[in-house]
Parts: sequence; structure tokens; C-alpha cells
Amino acid sequence: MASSLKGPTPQQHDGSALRIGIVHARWNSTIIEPLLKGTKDKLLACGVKEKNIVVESVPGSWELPIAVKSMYSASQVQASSAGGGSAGDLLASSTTDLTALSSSTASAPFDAIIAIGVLIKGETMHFEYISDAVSHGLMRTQLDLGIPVIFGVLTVLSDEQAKARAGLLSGSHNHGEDWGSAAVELGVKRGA
Ligand SMILES: O=Nc1c(NC[C@H](O)[C@H](O)[C@H](O)CO)[nH]c(=O)[nH]c1=O
Repeated sequence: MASSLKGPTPQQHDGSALRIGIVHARWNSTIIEPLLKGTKDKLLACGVKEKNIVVESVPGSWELPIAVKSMYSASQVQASSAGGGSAGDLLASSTTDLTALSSSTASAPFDAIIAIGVLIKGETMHFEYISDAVSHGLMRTQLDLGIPVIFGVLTVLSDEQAKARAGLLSGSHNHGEDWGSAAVELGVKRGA
């Protein structure tokens, strides 16, 4: 089957032994929600167990790098000590409590973490600065920590572009599916 001009050539990998973290921003939630669903549905379709998918949220994309680092660090601490907490969307509350995030993540280290955000260009340069900082921050985080951090941040110029990439327009593709696939592939290959 010819693959499209864009998007990676698909591969099949067994995610049944993986533990995947997802950190998502809450800005532009009407786009975030379908992206998050597409990501989770793909993880499940690849065999990742529901109990091994840990989801946390932060206010915006700017907070994604530190939240990924906190999620990773907490799981490392939990994995090295007895017991474990129960995962939950700790940061759904109005404040960002990274300490609480650290205590919420269940035990056992992650094989990959997916960072999801939606940045939409506005009238100012805010978009450019956040997009640049977050992309470099997430790249640095994965290289520093040695864990795959999947770049699930849309940096788009319009609401229509965002909807198209969340699979909300007729015939459009949900990019969350690509992020789920990438997390499974990198998680499997990392542990190989
Ligand atoms: O401004 N636009 C956006 C945004 N700003 C908030 C920022 O990420 C951060 O949460 C705050 O500056 C507080 O640190 N965050 C997004 O995810 N998407 C946007 O489109």
C-alpha cells in the first residue's frame, strides 16, 4: 500500500509490556480532547494496557517540559521504592502542583512520554516564543533523561489548521494516532 507523501511509513509493534505517560496542556481544549483520544486509542490498539497509560495535565504548552520531567522523575522514585500512588489528573485543578504531580504517578518507570499541546498563532509574538521554547525544551528533556518524549505539540496558524490536525474536519487525520504509534515504537525499541 503506497504511503501518503506525509507521515511515517507505518510499523507494527507490540505495546503490551509498555508503560506510557501522557502530559497534555489544557489550552485550546476543544482540540486537545480529540488529540488525546486519538493518542490513547492508538496506544490501546497497539496493545498498551489501560492501567499502563498515565495522563496528567498542565495549564499550557509552556509547562509541558517541566511536567514531563516531573512525571519521569516521580516514576523513577516510585519504581525504586515500595508501593506506588494512583495515577490521576492531579493538575485538572486550578493550580499547577508539580509536587503533587510527583506524588500522584503510579510506580514503575515509563517507556515513553507523550507531550500534547496546541499553540495557535495570535496577534503577537507570544506564539513564536512559546513554540520555540517548548520544542527545544522537550528535545532537551528527552536527551537529558534518556527517555523518548514524543512531540505532540501542534503549532498552527489558524483554528482550521488545528481542527484538521485533530481529525475534526471531513477526511482529516488525527495526529494523535501518529504520536501513539511513535510512543509504542520508541518504547519497544528502547527496551530491545
Ligand atoms: O498563548 N497561547 C497559548 C498558551 N499560552 C499559555 C502558556 O503555555 C503558559 O501556560 C502560560 O504562559 C503560563 O506559563 N498555551 C498553549 O498551550 N497554547 C496557546 O495557544
